[in-house]
Amino acid sequence: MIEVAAAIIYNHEGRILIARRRQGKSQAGLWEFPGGKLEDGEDAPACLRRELMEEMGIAILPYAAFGVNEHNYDGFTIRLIAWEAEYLEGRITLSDHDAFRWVTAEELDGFAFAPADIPFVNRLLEPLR
Ligand SMILES: Nc1nc2c([nH]c(=O)n2[C@H]2C[C@H](O)[C@@H](COP(=O)(O)OP(=O)(O)OP(=O)(O)O)O2)c(=O)[nH]1
Repeated sequence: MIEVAAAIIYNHEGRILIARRRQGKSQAGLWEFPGGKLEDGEDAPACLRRELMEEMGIAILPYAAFGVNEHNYDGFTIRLIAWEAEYLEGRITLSDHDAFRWVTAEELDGFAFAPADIPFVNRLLEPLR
């Protein structure tokens, strides 16, 4: 089982950061909540602070566990651990992604997400339905 942390990051306007996985990565072309694989001894918040600095050059503050979803991809299973986080500072520069957007919760509906993220997207959309 691969443990992956994903951050639902809110900016000061309440918009959420989503990013599209670039060609050459697994799930290429699909949108996700940025994050990555947990390293030894790391918890999800520590992993997310590290990954967001490495992958995008921004500082975030994870503040609340959002949920866990286990998803079986072809040949392997990931345990995706989502946390809500606050955007603190930094200008986004992409390395693992080829696009990013700050979207309202309503707008999440219009993006093709990695399958493991879909339960989280649905939970974010639920209060709006
Ligand atoms: N970071 C992140 N990864 C996700 C999400 N949803 C989802 O299915 N994944 C998958 C894609 C990858 O298989 C794995 C995370 O890998 P990663 O982002 O650390 O990328 P990596 O370079 O280490 O791995 P890879 O692309 O070579 O597989 O979890 C998500 O919301 N955020």
